[in-house]
Parts: sequence; C-alpha cells; structure tokens
Amino acid sequence: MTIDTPNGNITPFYEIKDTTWGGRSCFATSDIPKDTVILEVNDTTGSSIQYEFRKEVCHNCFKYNGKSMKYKIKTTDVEGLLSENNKWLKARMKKFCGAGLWFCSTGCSDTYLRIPRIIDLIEAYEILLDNHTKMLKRNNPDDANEEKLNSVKISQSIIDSEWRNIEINWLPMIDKMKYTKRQQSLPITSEDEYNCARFVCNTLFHLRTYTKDTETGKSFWNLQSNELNKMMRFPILLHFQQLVFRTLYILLPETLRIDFNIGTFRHIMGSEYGNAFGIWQEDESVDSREYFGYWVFPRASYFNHSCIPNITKTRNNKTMYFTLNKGVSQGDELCIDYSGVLDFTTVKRRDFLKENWFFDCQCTRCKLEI
Ligand SMILES: C[S@@+](CC[C@H](N)C(=O)[O-])C[C@H]1O[C@@H](n2cnc3c(N)ncnc32)[C@H](O)[C@@H]1O
Repeated sequence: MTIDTPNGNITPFYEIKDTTWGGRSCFATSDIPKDTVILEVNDTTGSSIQYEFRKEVCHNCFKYNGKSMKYKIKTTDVEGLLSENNKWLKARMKKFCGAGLWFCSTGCSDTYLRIPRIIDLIEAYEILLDNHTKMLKRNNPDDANEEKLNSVKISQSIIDSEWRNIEINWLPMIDKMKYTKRQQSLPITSEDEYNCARFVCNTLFHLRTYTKDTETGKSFWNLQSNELNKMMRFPILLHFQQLVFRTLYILLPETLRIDFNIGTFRHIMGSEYGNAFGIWQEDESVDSREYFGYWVFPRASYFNHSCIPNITKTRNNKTMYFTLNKGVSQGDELCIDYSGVLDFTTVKRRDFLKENWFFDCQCTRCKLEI
C-alpha cells in the first residue's frame, strides 16, 4: 500500500505531535496493517556523495558497480542550457570539466539535465571544482593543526560570537574588494570542505523549488538543529564550517547567492547533523553495504528512533520508503532505527546513540532493559 492523498504530500497515516521525551514524533492516526508504506519521499532538499565515491556512484540514480561511471556532462550538453545569468560558465565553456558529475548511462545524464534550471547548480559545481583543483596544489595548514583545532572550547556563545565576527568584520571587508583581490582571499580547503560546499550548493538549489510555502520547505525550516551538540563533540567543525562559508561567499554565482547568508548556512549545516539519512548501497546486507553519502528529506525527519522500530527504511534509486514492519494501533508511536546497532548490548547501544546522535534513548525497549 502506498500513500495516495489529494495533494500527494501529506500522509494520512500519522500526525506529528510534541512529546515529553524526545521533541516531536509521529503517531498513527488509525490501526494500520503490516507492510503499509506510510511515507514515500523523493523531495530531497540536499544530497552529497562521498568524495571517494564521486566517480563510482551515479549522480542521478546512485547506482554503483565498483567501477568509474562512464558518462560525464559534455560542453555540448550544457551550451543549450546557458542563460544570461550564467556569466562565469559562459566565459569558461571551452574549459568545462563536467562539474564533478558522473552518470551510469546517457539516460541518467539526460534526466539530470532536464531538471529545471539545473544549469545554475552545474555552474556552481564547476566553479567549486575549478577552485578545488587549484587547492590540491597547495599545502593545507589544517593538516598539522587538527589536534589544536579540536581542543577549542565550544559553547553556544562562542559559536555565536565567531559568526558575529565573520558578519561584522569579514563580510564588509570582502564586499569592498575587487574580483581578483577576493579570489586571493579564498581560504585553503581540502576534499572535505569541497564536498561540504557542494552539499550546501545542492541545498540552496533545491530550496529555490521548496520555498517556505511548500510542505517540504516548511518542514526544512522546522528541522531541529544539532549545531551545538555536534560542535561540542567535534570542535574543529566550527573552523571547518567557516572555511566552507567563506569559500562559498566568494565563489557562489549570482543565481545561488540570492538566499545565501550566515543564518541559512548555519541552518543547512546544523539540521544536516542529526536529520540526514545515509545513502547506502542497495541489495547488500547491512554489514557489507557501502556508505555512499547522505541526503536530507525534511518530511521524513520527524520519525524518532526506537531500538525496536516499527518502520523499516528502504531506498530505490532516488526514493526512500518507510514501511511498517508490524501492524500498529491508533496512537502508537511510529519509529525508525537511526543506529544500525540494534544487536549491541543495552549499554553499548545507548552509548552509541548518545555519542553519535546526542540523546539518551527513551524508547520502550531501553526503558524496559534499564
Ligand atoms: C530526526 S530528529 C526526530 C524529530 C525530532 N524529535 C524533532 O522534534 O525534530 C532526531 C532527534 O529527535 C530526538 N529523538 C529521536 N529519537 C529519540 C529517542 N528514542 N529518545 C529521545 N530522543 C529522541 C533527539 O533529540 C534527536 O536528535
């Protein structure tokens, strides 16, 4: 059974309500039989393929066969899509490198190229690729400083004040600079920052479609942010985020920079920590499947975790399905498994959730076992 509602975007199977134990959660609105697909989503607001899989995973359907994908976007594919606004790309067409996108078939690259205004994202990706190629030739000072950057003390006021510093001092300084001087102010970045910058571009691009008056856009802006928890655990992330922000502020083309500001950037990053789903290899067991990257589906981000989940997540190409693995009664909480460690002992499992997801699990199994 799949969802079939008049507007296709609100499931009739559950309602989202506040709880006293774990923020908002989803509750069945009626008795629902096993095997019902209670949510089906393909409206990602942002996705990212891991750097090491960038050539081996199709950027359209996420197919993987252990080898480099055969198809890249060609200059001739892009020429017809260019508009007045793609000034950078127009000037650089002869040197076009494929924007770091690989596909399993011409069908997949054609489908990708048919996404409305995809040229704006291709342009941003190509700019980042060009910058990354230059960065590869430079020594990254952070490699030696990692330990120091990870020992910084983090609190909400420290995070806020670091961003205020960027806003008050760095932005006005950059705004005054001419193009060439701005380029010289680009920070040195590595593969991780390059990949993260691509994820932010991807999100900015999708948020043009999923505006605040759409169900997906509304859900995106309502996502819980895990900025503080994540940075307290990995202090280096504050420095990392600022490198990505500064890179994007200097490089983003006009078409994607309209809604780009510190607030949006922090929400994109903060909500990714704790809400993103893994893009896992299909048709492989949990123990041997590859992790290709992650993506955000705001409408699917209201499921809490349970160590005896009643929902199973699956992926088919670009769609995720949330299917009941047992029958539920009206009012039951509907939960997924975040962790993949349900076989661990109670203590280990709870420690894992605390370490990686920053919460003390309040599910019925944990309550029973402790
Ligand atoms: C993907 S969100 C789920 C929706 C979230 N409750 C909300 O209001 O946005 C994940 C967050 O929900 C909370 N959460 C999820 N499962 C939980 C559980 N079993 N026990 C306690 N808190 C939980 C944690 O704060 C976690 O960071």
